[in-house]
Amino acid sequence: MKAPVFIIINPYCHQGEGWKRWKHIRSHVLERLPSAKEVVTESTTDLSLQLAGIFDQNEAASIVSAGGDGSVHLIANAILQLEHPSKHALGAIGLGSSNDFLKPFQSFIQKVPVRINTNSHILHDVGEVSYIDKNDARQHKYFIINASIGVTAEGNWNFNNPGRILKWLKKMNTSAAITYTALSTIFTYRNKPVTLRFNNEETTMDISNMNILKIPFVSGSLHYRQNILPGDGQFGLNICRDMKRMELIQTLMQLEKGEFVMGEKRIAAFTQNIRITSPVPIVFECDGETTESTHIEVSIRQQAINVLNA
Ligand SMILES: Nc1ncnc2c1ncn2[C@@H]1O[C@H](COP(=O)(O)OP(=O)(O)OP(=O)(O)O)[C@@H](O)[C@H]1O
Repeated sequence: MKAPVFIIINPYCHQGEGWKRWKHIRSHVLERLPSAKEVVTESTTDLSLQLAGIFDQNEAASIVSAGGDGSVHLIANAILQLEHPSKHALGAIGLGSSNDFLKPFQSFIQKVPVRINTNSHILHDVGEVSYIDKNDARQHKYFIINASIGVTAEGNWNFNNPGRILKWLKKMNTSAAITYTALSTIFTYRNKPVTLRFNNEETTMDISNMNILKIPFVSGSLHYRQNILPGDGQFGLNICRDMKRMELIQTLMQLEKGEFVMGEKRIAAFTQNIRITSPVPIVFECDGETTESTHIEVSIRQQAINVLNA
C-alpha cells in the first residue's frame, strides 16, 4: 500500500500571505494528490503536536510542507529525530518568500514551485549541528538548505527579530522590508573574529560572511555556482574574510549573479565537517532560522532523508 500523504500548511508564511496562496492553488494540488490530508498548523507547537500524531499513527508517510524554508526546516528536523527517518519522505509546496529549498525550481502549480511527486524520491544530505546555547546547554539540530555566520546570518537575525520600523515595513511590503534589513545589516555589520577548523586545518580570521551550503541558494536572491549535489556527502563552504564594507557590498552584488571569484579574501572549498568557535556569542543561521552561540560543530549526514522529486 502507498504511504499516506499529509500536506502541512503554514498559513502565516510569507508575512501572512501563505493562506491566500494556499487557497489559490489548493484544488490544483489536490488534483495531483487526491488522497492527501490537509493539516493547517496554527503555531510551531501545534506543528510539533500534529507531526507527532502523524508519526504515531503511520509507520511511513509523505509529509509535504506547504510554507516557506522555515516550515521545511521544522518538518525535516521532526523527521530526522525519528528512529527510522528513511521510512518517511519530505515534499514541499513553496508558499514562502524565498523558497530556497525548492531551487532551482523544476515544477510549478499556478506559478508556485513544488516537489510533490510521491512516486519518486531522492536521498538528500543534511547538516547536523551541535552547539552550546546561551544557557550553556548542548543542543542539536539539522539543516537541509544551508547554514551561515556573518552578514547573511545577521540579516536573517534582524529580519526574525524586527524593531518598530521593520515590524511595520514587514506588514506593509515584504520586499521593502527585505531591502531595509539588507541595507541596515550591511551598514552596521562588524567582522567577527572566529576560529574555524575544517579539512584538518585551523585558522583564526575576521569573518565577513560564511555560507555552508547543501543547496547553493542563499537568502532568496544570492547564489553560488558551486557543484554541490543533494546526496554527495559534502558541503560547499564559501568564506569572505577581512572585507571592508564596500568589498562586502560588491561581493553580495556579484552573488546576486552567482559570481564568487576566489582570492585572498574569498575562500571556496568542499568539506564534511566544520568547527566554529568565537570568544563572544555570534549569530548562527540554519535554513533561515537563527540562534546565538560561541561553539558550533557542523557535520554532514549523507543521504539522511528522502525528498520527493518534482
Ligand atoms: N507549519 C507551521 N505552522 C505555523 N507556523 C510555522 C510553521 N512552520 C513554521 N512556522 C513559523 O512561521 C515562520 C515563517 O515560516 P516560513 O519560514 O516557512 O515562511 P517564510 O519566512 O515566508 O518563508 P521563507 O523562509 O521561504 O522566506 C517560521 O519562522 C516559524 O516560526
